[in-house]
Amino acid sequence: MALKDLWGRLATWATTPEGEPKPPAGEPDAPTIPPPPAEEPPPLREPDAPDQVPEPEPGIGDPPDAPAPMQARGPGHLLPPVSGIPGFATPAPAEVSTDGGEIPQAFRPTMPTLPVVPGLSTDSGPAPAAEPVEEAYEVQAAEVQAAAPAAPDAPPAPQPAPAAGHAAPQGGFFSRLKAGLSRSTARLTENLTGLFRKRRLDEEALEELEETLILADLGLPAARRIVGSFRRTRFGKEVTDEEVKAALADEVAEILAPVAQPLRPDWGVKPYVVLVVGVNGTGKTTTIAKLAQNYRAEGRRVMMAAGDTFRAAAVEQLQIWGERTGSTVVAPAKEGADAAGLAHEALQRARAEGADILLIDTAGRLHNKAGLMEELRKVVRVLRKLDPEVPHAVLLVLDATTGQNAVQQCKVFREMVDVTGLIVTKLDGSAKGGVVVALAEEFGLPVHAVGVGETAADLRPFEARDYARSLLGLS
Ligand SMILES: Nc1nc2c(ncn2[C@@H]2O[C@H](COP(=O)(O)OP(=O)(O)OP(=O)(O)O)[C@@H](O)[C@H]2O)c(=O)[nH]1
Repeated sequence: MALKDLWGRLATWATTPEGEPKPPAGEPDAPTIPPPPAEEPPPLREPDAPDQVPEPEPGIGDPPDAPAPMQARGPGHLLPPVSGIPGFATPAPAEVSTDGGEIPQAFRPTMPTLPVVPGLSTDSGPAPAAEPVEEAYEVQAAEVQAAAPAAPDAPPAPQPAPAAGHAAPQGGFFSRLKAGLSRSTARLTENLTGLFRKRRLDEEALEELEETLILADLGLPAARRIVGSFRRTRFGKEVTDEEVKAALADEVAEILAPVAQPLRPDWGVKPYVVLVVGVNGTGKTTTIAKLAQNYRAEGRRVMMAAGDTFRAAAVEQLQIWGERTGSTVVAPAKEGADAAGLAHEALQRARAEGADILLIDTAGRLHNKAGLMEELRKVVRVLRKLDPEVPHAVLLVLDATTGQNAVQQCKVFREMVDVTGLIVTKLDGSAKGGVVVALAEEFGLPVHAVGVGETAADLRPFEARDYARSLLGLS
């Protein structure tokens, strides 16, 4: 196994949330963004020159009548995900409390220098200094270090570009979803199988069913609703585990159906402005990159704003994604720059350059809830000085591996900003996929998409029935 792969796995193992075993072996070694079609319209701007006001490029602002294919960039474009780099590895879940005011953050190891990536400028300078240590951060770091094998500090080996053609993960989305949810499925169905081997559905069985659903992260309200429905329709009947699974899948699909609403930007609005929020490490930046890739593949002109100005690596990460997807990135001039000012500049540029969509990244890590709330509200306030209608969408990115904590995060972020929809990431390998049902039942917010991996193809519109059947291990 290549050193970098070993690294990626160690880092993932080290930061896997409590109760989550190692990810299954056999996952792709270097998942990649799928290969772009042969040609691509020029990027709106070079990503590394955000401060200059560009001359409008020919064709900018033209409606994308026919989808403009992505530019062939050679193997350098088919880069392994940034997450393969230690330091970008999946962080531990961030606990959010609604009462304490503090927003403890996910653990991130000291930022490494970025590896040499063929085909890209890698002049990223020295590794940024470690982020300031807060108490919660220290605790998490200590826990992770105790649990993990020693992680060397050496920068990762240069990553070879994957061979052309090695891009899209194998199998359809449904099979990837099903495979990704296999641990959630196991958690839910193992108990069911024990419970309902030809058994009368009495009060005791219903209680055990409720417990099983709660343990599978569906949350108390959804568990009660489902059990209530079972009581009404099947009480006293003999049922098998297969019947229970099928009936459960229907109940779950019924809860999920109203929230399964794909993100449908209004392309008549230019630019359609999307603010992306969430605790650090949930996958905001990666999700923005995936959205960018998908919209670019549709021929849209995409601009991204690197609003996580406190984390130099996040800005760098977005710049790399900008290169990969052929999208413009508006980056802060210096670390810690005012995020609202950056968002303002990005919206002005997006208008001037005829972008179809502006995706604004935000920091998830600030000293406390009040600080984060102030920053997010300021971003919105400043954007609205330019256009009272923006942002058109506020997406909250939640990490499924955090289970019920994602529900807490949703509560907290809804107090801060007007969240219009959710994206749930890292459903691959999480045993807590049931949390999507809890989110649907408790908030009724649209779930626009789910992420089951690190490639653009791994972010897909959320389908209620597919999800419910995958969760129950049914085809
Ligand atoms: N397995 C898996 N990993 C994902 C998914 N989405 C994101 N990730 C990984 O999660 C890690 C964190 O993602 P980021 O996009 O950096 O998270 P973030 O929320 O932007 O973090 P901050 O910039 O610190 O606020 C990266 O290693 C991503 O590759 C997913 O659906 N599945």
